[in-house]
Amino acid sequence: MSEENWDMYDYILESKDAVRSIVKHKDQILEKAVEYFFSKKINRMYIVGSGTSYHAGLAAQSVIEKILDIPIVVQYPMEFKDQEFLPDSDTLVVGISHAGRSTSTISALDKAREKGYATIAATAEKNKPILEHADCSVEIAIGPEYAGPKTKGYIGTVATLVLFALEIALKMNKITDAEYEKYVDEVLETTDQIPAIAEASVKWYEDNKQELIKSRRIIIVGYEQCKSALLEGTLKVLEAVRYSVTGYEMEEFMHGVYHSIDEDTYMLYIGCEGQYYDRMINMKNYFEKERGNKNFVITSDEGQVTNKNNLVYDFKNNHYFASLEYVVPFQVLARKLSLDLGIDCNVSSDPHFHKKMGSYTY
Ligand SMILES: O=P(O)(O)OC[C@H]1O[C@](O)(CO)[C@@H](O)[C@@H]1O
Repeated sequence: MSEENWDMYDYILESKDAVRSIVKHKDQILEKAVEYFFSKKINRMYIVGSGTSYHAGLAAQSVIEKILDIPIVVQYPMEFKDQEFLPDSDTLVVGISHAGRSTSTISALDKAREKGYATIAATAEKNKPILEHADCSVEIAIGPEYAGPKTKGYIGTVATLVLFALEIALKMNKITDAEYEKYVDEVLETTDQIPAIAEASVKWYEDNKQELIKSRRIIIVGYEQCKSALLEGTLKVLEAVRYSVTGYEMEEFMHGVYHSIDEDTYMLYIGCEGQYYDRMINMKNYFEKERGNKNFVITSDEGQVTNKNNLVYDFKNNHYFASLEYVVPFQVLARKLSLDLGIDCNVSSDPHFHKKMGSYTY
């Protein structure tokens, strides 16, 4: 796909091969960063990034914490930079910026250096300003992604972070070869599904298009391992359709947001397998009955298949990697709905915004 004829939907499909390629070339991609890690004493890790980059950090957080057995804090860059207390040493800060220009992430890395922390910049671009602000770098090796709303970049970043942790843990004997392989297989088993999920999502979208096109207010709820998918899905749909789309962790949603649900609200529920699924369905039933709004559940529960509003797919529901599959229907929705609304979400609403605001460093 050249710079002229790319499409965001194709990038969604390419995520599968991008992850496979990252796995294949992991030694080369991670060599410098792993070597750098072992040249330092690291007892905790911060992952900082804005937007999609932040969400990728969140998606990888629990599994990295489990693999490395050290605290992993995922923060917005400005939160990291401006916090009152930062521990003294033995800390690694990984700053993620796909475009390699976000002033927020660059500022956080500068603060990390000031504190004497180890710093790694992760970016999908070459020769970008962020590389000057960290001691080491790692490439998010996904190939070209010209679209503003990143999809392949999100998936590829999570895979890169997980592999980085796995390499380190293996070298430290925190995991066995078999455990290493098992984690890699689980990532691949999940991301190999992406093209099929995208196809099922297109069908779901087409079946519900006449309804969805009327939406002007969408709320997405999710929980547990899909918190990252819910935040990333919200950002994706919001930046593509350019009207009110918000996302909440389900329990937080129940503390106030529910007051605002009226018949014009479109609720999308991420019903991944887990301890809160029944509670979510219970809430959906409540809204259907009490508020008469539109409700759409994304789940692997066959019991939901009779309602055409729902997207029922045989999701893998991996405890650590479910975010990587449940985000896909939202990526597809973002592209398809914005097209039908006459918005080209590949074109920024203001190509000079970051320059005007100073939110990119040039
Ligand atoms: O990962 P980057 O390039 O730092 O960008 C951060 C975020 O900023 C945006 O470009 C929005 O301006 C998002 O699309 C992206 O997720």
